[in-house]
Amino acid sequence: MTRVISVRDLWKVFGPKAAQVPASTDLCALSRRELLDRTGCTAAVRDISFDVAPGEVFVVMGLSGSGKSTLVRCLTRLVEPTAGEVVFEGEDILNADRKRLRELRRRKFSMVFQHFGLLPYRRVVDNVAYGLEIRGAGRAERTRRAMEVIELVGLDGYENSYPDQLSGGMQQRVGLARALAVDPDVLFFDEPFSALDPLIRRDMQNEVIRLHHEVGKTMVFITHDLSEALKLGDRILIMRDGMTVQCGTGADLVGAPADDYVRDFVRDVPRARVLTLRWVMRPPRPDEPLDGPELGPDVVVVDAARPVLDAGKPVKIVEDGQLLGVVTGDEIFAVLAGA
Ligand SMILES: Nc1ncnc2c1ncn2[C@@H]1O[C@H](COP(=O)(O)OP(=O)(O)OP(=O)(O)O)[C@@H](O)[C@H]1O
Repeated sequence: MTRVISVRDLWKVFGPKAAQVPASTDLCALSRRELLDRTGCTAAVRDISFDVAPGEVFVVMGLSGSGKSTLVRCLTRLVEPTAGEVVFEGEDILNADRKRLRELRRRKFSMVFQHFGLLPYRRVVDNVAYGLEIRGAGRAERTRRAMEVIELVGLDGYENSYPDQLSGGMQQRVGLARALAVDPDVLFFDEPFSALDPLIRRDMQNEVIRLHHEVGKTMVFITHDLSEALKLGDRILIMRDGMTVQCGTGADLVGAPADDYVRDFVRDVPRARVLTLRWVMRPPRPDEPLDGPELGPDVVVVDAARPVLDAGKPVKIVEDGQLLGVVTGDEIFAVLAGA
């Protein structure tokens, strides 16, 4: 798999003599609570590994305190990792010196935070152009590019407003535009929409999906909200107590939860909207006709319901010319009925 980001055995420990924790098998074996009691250290990120593919939306999900922000901040070294490896486009960024790190942050990474971090005394256009200004772009070039992304996020007409004249959702659009203006390789989002009203939040989620289709950027997105994770994420990493509980697609999490913690998380998910035919197909029976229509294994069950029910015979699930299994109305109904 090609990767934009590769994380290996990453640790972040806060506290005295933090470095001794990942190095000691005894200390590694302790729970977070025991470790805190014995050493005064908090292991916010414990031995995490994953890869992010180009153009992927990779979501990090977990309850408050599970280590999401710390993990994602380690990726850009806003938080200094205690041990492990973070490789960005082939470069181990834990070895980057200050100058290189500054360059990476200016040119390759952008962050969108929950608290928009806008400069109150600057107009929208100047907030959006801020990253370009830091890079040394001339005024005409910055304004041209800022106007381009202001239009992209649907804020045209507001370029001369000040942040406090805008609603929360609009301010977050400015945050998005500012992040996009520098044309980064990766966009990091740290719970960007959790302070917004539910309806505005839904708009903003759709906005991210639309922007992702338009600009195709790699995105790493933190949330504690499963429905947001399922809506946006190509893959989701679920954290608990600093560790990975499971990492996979929404269908993986719903179809085969790794443990009771994940099972509990996904309990109320509308399965038919998340599960794909890969999860519901079965081997054909010897007497079944195999001249029915074909569907791919990654079609979501709700989208497959109509064609499968209309077919009146088993639908073949085919990938790369190979028959993987069949699906009939029975399998579809079982999922729709919440089985
Ligand atoms: N600078 C720090 N010093 C000491 N402990 C810290 C520091 N930053 C975070 N922690 C601890 O690390 C753990 C993980 O925190 P983190 O903020 O990464 O979790 P989170 O999942 O992002 O939570 P939230 O959703 O509430 O932001 C928590 O126990 C937190 O108290």
